[in-house]
Amino acid sequence: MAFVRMEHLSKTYPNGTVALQDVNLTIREGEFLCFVGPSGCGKSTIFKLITGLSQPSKGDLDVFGTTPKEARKQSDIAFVFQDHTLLPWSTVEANVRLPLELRGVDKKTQKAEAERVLELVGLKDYMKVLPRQLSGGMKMRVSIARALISRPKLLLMDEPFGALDEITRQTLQMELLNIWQQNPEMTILFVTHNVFESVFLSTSVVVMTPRPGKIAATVNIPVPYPRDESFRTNAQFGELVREVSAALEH
Ligand SMILES: Nc1ncnc2c1ncn2[C@@H]1O[C@H](COP(=O)(O)OP(=O)(O)OP(=O)(O)O)[C@@H](O)[C@H]1O
Repeated sequence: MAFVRMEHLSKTYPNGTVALQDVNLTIREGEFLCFVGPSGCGKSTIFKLITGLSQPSKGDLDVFGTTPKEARKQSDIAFVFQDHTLLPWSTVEANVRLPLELRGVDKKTQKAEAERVLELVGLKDYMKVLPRQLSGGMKMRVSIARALISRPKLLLMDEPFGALDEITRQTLQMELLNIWQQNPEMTILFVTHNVFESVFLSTSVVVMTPRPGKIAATVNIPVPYPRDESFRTNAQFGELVREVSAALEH
């Protein structure tokens, strides 16, 4: 069954900007899809449509076989943005527990789940610390933990590592793949401007055209997981990066 299905999906904003035009895409459960494309090609608009925050102008969109609004009510969708959006006055633990607290989950479960996800991102020893005491990479790990606490079926990541230095970025890519391996049923949609990142992470790269955004190509990355650092330097990686880059140029 399609997990997310887009058919002839178009979005024109009220000011006349055509952000997406005739997008057709079927996403299956357990995929890790990366979207790459030039600035303004509609990548964030796709996320807004999937979460029901914006309505399509034309075409069909189903999420988990229902409407985006219904799917969001099931709280099976979580987000991670480039800006980690942590509450500065709350501890790491309180930030991570927030989605469960808002849902009225009991305190004992909140704590146990916070420990589980902070362990996953390697920050169990930082539960009582405030965000300002953390590095950029650590803040991003907290943000990922907060998204994972709801055990989402679908994780939407909008340029999550865009503001990090290259070494931290590569470390977090590896960590994200490890987390996904432990939750293989989770589907991840990941927006990035970085072709190398898209090839390293994904099962397929969706290449978008400049505005109005359309799908220029979908490049399958037929490399089994677990992937390790040696993948970044092998010949197949280079070929796949060239293929994605060539699709971006058209
Ligand atoms: N609410 C809005 N009203 C009018 N135009 C909008 C609105 N939101 C986005 N746009 C325009 O629609 C186009 C697509 O925007 P979107 O944010 O989806 O692109 P993007 O690919 O995510 O960009 P970036 O890579 O810079 O984050 C852009 O030209 C943008 O200016």
